[in-house]
Amino acid sequence: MTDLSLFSTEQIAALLAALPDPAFILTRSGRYAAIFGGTDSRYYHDGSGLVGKSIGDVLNADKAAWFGQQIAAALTADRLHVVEYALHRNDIKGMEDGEGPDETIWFEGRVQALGYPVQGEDAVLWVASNITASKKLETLLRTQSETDSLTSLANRRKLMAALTEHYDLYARYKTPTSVLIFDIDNFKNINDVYGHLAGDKAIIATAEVCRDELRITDFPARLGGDEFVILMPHTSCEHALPIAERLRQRIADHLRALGTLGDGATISGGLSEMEPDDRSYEDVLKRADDALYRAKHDGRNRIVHHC
Ligand SMILES: Nc1nc2c(ncn2[C@@H]2O[C@H](COP(=O)(O)OP(=O)(O)OP(=O)(O)O)[C@@H](O)[C@H]2O)c(=O)[nH]1
Repeated sequence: MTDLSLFSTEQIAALLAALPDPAFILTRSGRYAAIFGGTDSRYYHDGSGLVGKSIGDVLNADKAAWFGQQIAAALTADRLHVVEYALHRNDIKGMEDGEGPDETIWFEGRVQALGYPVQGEDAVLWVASNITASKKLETLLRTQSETDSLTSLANRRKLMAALTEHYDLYARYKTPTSVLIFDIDNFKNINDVYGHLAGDKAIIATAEVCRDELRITDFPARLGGDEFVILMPHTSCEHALPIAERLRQRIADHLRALGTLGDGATISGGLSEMEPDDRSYEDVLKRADDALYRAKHDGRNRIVHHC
């Protein structure tokens, strides 16, 4: 333990004032009893004007209520209470009309109950650290890890997560959910004859048609290579079939219109829907894949369904 008698009161006050992150003393009722530090001007404005105000004077009702809950939680926790939160100018009273930064600022709050009353109330020490940069990086990395770089569609990893989620919804609510798997016919040949770049363009064009043609609730993903999967929530196989057929025609039209693939190219697809006996999404994916195999076997440029 540091021997505080080594420092004068003025030195301790100066030391607290020099803390890079702001440290708020907040009472149970949400009053800013004191503020120390916050000298890192890259991240913080001078907060001294807050002293004596209440959270409800500064923040809009929802956000103020959330802060009140966190103070209460820290006071009962009996240990450090750590929270992450975002502040946007819409959260701050009087800043709604274009004032303040556009971007959301993220903070980590480390909230510790004080063992003594402040101005007659229980109180906490709330240290706020600006974590916006790491939050942005985290979001970017997550997006990259879930996105196919060539088409910007969801990648296999994201698709599997979506299939798991929708299988769970199906298992609970029995909402019809269809899965289409398709690939471009003779794609290897396209690469060999027209070049890898033309092949890439065909994959990108196929993804664009998926984005344009499907409902916002449908979930197109690139499984890998020239293979795509469309997850169609709230859609029975019967209703998914005309959608799949339309997609097949539009993709063929688009690939022909590219003009870089000779006569263009077609797709083959297999369609199925989740069934009561399925044990996981893998069962419906397997049926759709088997149907795709039959579509190839039967001559390509068609959708085969297992409805
Ligand atoms: N241009 C390009 N080609 C790729 C990419 N990923 C995989 N491929 C190629 O896509 C081809 C996939 O061929 P397959 O799906 O096995 O077979 P196919 O020729 O389409 O034949 P069918 O599916 O039976 O009609 C392979 O030659 C891969 O090398 C990519 O990102 N870009």
